[in-house]
Amino acid sequence: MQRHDGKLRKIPETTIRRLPAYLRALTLTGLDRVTSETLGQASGYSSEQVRKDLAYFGAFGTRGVGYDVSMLTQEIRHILQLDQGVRAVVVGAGRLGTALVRHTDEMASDVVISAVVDINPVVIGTALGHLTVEPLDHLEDLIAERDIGMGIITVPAAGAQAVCNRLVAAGVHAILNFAPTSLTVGNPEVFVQDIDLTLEMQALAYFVGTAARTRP
Ligand SMILES: NC(=O)c1ccc[n+]([C@@H]2O[C@H](COP(=O)([O-])OP(=O)(O)OC[C@H]3O[C@@H](n4cnc5c(N)ncnc54)[C@H](O)[C@@H]3O)[C@@H](O)[C@H]2O)c1
Repeated sequence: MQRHDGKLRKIPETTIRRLPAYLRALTLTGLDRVTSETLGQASGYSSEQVRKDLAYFGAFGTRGVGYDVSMLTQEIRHILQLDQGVRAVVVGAGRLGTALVRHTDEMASDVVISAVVDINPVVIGTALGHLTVEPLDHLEDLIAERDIGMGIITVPAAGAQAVCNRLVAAGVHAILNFAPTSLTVGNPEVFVQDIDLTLEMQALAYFVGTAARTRP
């Protein structure tokens, strides 16, 4: 984890990445209390893993009784800083950018898309969900005015690095990059997550092949 606010620095990134799965599982249980076994089953991790991860943040559970769902939900939301209202800007209002804005609107997501920008004059000024697509030129002002901490890159690969540079210079701390290119970020306080569906599918192809090879 590349965050620099003391509390999170020592927590392994893998643990942070499992917390949203625990949060979703807690929401779905409909119970007042859950054991680490139940939470593990609902989130796809072992009960040992659940206990180990949650131990980083203090003792939320009671032996033999489990975790108070409401309290644990609150704590995880606090750890992930979701209770502080995380705002994001989508750069690139094409097919993917549009789908993301609409999806987060419908889901009433914890991360709120607060601005969407594009370079295409045909797209600029059109309504997208609760927003109006704004020109890329406004990026820095929008980030400052709307206190935006996250950038979501949905532009073609050729333009992604330049967009990334502008997001970093404007002060975002987290970037979700959908462009199929590896970005360089000079600032160690900025965390970048690449999401490349093609790479994921290529890796999965191995298992399809393996299953076919081992089939009797
Ligand atoms: N569509 C998908 O299902 C999908 C899935 C995974 C990844 N991706 C990746 O996401 C990115 C976007 O894909 P898409 O299908 O939405 O493309 P798209 O062509 O539909 O949309 C791209 C948008 O970005 C805008 N744009 C281009 N350069 C820009 C810049 N410098 N600043 C601001 N806006 C800019 C364009 O005007 C356009 O509106 C691509 O890198 C693509 O490879 C797309």
